[in-house]
Amino acid sequence: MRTILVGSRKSRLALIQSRYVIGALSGLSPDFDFQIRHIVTKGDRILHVTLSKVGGKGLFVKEIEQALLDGTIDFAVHSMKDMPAELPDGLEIASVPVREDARDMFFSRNGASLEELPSGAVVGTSSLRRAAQLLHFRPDLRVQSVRGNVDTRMAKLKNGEFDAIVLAAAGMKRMGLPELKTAEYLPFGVSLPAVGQGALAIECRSGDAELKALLKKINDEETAVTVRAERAFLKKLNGGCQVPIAAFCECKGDTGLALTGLVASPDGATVLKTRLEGTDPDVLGTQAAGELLARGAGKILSEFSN
Ligand SMILES: NCc1[nH]cc(CCC(=O)O)c1CC(=O)O
Repeated sequence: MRTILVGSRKSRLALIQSRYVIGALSGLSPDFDFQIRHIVTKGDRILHVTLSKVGGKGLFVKEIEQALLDGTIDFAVHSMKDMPAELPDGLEIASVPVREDARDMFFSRNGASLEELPSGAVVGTSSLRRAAQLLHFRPDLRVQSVRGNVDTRMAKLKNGEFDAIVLAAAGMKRMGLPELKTAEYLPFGVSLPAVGQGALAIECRSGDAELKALLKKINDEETAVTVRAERAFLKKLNGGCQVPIAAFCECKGDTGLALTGLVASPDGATVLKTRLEGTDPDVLGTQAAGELLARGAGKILSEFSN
């Protein structure tokens, strides 16, 4: 019997995601049991600063990756969209479970849809990607940054600090929040999600063959290949989670992939968008990014290089 140590942030969503993976693995082999080890990341510690201003990629993963390299934990479950495009030597994403809903969701205090929201209404989001797309669709709205976990943000919506907020549907669904019932799912044409949104990344040491064989059993090939294309797009644009970059890839037929990618200026005035089809995820993501770079995406993104 081997005890597998699972590193997890302490937030409600992180623990739900870690427990979900442990639950999926538990029935698969009698040779392993699992224990969660809590890890505090930089992103958890600096809650008062707008994320895009904190700087540095992988705010929610660095300390966890160090624990993996040190051997104090064996694997960790991340939100895929928090993962930087490149991993440290010696670590890999060994498994990508089936994707949850990738869409963004719009929650307003009085039930108004994004289209119905009155001019000048204040929408809370700390994501440059969401801010840019919201302002592109509704230039008459005001966007203000909001930090804190999902519960904190909901409280700020209810007490009137904001007229509306935007959150990932995946997080809301995993947490089973009642507010889901009245919220509006934003279509990809209005809010294209972050790279990897709704997917999980299970990261472990490349050398741990025994554990990798177990983790592979809950890998979902369709999620893995589509997220791979999105991450190739991100890598070519040299971006992390905190940049106005969005992408979503879907499978078409048996071997086909279709990727929509976007780079926007934070004020929403400029939105560069492309849709390409292909078969190789790395080539497709790189090609889509190359097209946007040729159309001027580099200039927009150079303001966020960190
Ligand atoms: N940036 C924080 C973060 N990382 C993952 C999720 C939600 C779950 C997911 O997208 O997989 C969230 C919250 C949000 O964007 O609303």
